[in-house]
Amino acid sequence: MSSSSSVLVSLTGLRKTVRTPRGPLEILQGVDFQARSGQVTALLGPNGAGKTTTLTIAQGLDRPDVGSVRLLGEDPWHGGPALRSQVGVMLQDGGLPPSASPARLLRHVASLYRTPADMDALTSRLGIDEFAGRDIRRLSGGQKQRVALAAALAGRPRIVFLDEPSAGLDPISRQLVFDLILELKHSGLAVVLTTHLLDDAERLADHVVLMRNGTVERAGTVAQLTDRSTPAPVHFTTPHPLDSTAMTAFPDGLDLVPEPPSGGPATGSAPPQGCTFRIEGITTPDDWSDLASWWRDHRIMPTDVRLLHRSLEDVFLEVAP
Ligand SMILES: Nc1ncnc2c1ncn2[C@@H]1O[C@H](COP(=O)(O)OP(=O)(O)OP(=O)(O)O)[C@@H](O)[C@H]1O
Repeated sequence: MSSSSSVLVSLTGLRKTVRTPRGPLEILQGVDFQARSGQVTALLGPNGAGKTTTLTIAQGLDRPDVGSVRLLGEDPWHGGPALRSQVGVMLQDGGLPPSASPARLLRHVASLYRTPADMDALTSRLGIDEFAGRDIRRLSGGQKQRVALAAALAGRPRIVFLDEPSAGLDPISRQLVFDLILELKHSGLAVVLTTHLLDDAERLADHVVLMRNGTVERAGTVAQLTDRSTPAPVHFTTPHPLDSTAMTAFPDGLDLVPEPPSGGPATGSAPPQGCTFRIEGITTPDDWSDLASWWRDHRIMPTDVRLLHRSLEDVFLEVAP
């Protein structure tokens, strides 16, 4: 965290109840949430957790029944143009007019601001130029996403709210959007995003807020949430089975456990071909040195070595119902 970062969004004790045909439903049950300048804050949680409601209140489009809402130090419900012009919003469905072209729409949005962003640079950066003259209704989902992102940035906001910014993007467009988000953060913006893609949160977020059933279940950095500060088990793969001499000479104090051939490491990626082993008990540099000596002494050349930290997905699945 940059020492100069400051809290630009602060929600405290938010409660919200809505009427449903089955009676009142408390959809926020005491949510605390902060987003700071120069950071990406990711709001995660299963469907219906209350993420959109929280962001809608943070943006001043709705009010909590109870709780305090501060956006750039003001209550956004009463905020005027001076506050709104400092806040960029990209909605989940884009909210774009279907019969306008991206070029016309973005020119119009930029004209609403006294000192708009350099829209030519932004559209070229996001690869919008190639479809800038086409009607928005004819654009693909990923193309609309990029137009919506450009529109959210047109007023050079200090805070930008992005609801699922990488939804529907192909890998190249996703990288363009990620690079831009990181650049925005480095230039001091507070970026607040929701995503269902935990990989996105792992790659982008400085701070993660994990919601469920209208409450914040966990909050912290990705490293904090996944216990990165504690030693993790090690997996390694060899092209050939280990001989019994090597197995019996395995360093004292460490446990070597063969993994079943079909069982890949719990990282979500495909397991490498070969024989895979799990080692428990590596907690010091000396343990690593013993392991490396054992590899050397028995002419074992691993083709894959991994530290098996918990992923954000593991944490999400613990929290999700
Ligand atoms: N006006 C409303 N009337 C009734 N129920 C509502 C209303 N607004 C929200 N809800 C319910 O409140 C819960 C939280 O909704 P919200 O859209 O904030 O969740 P979310 O975490 O953004 O979900 P998703 O990941 O699916 O977008 C959901 O169960 C939703 O159906």
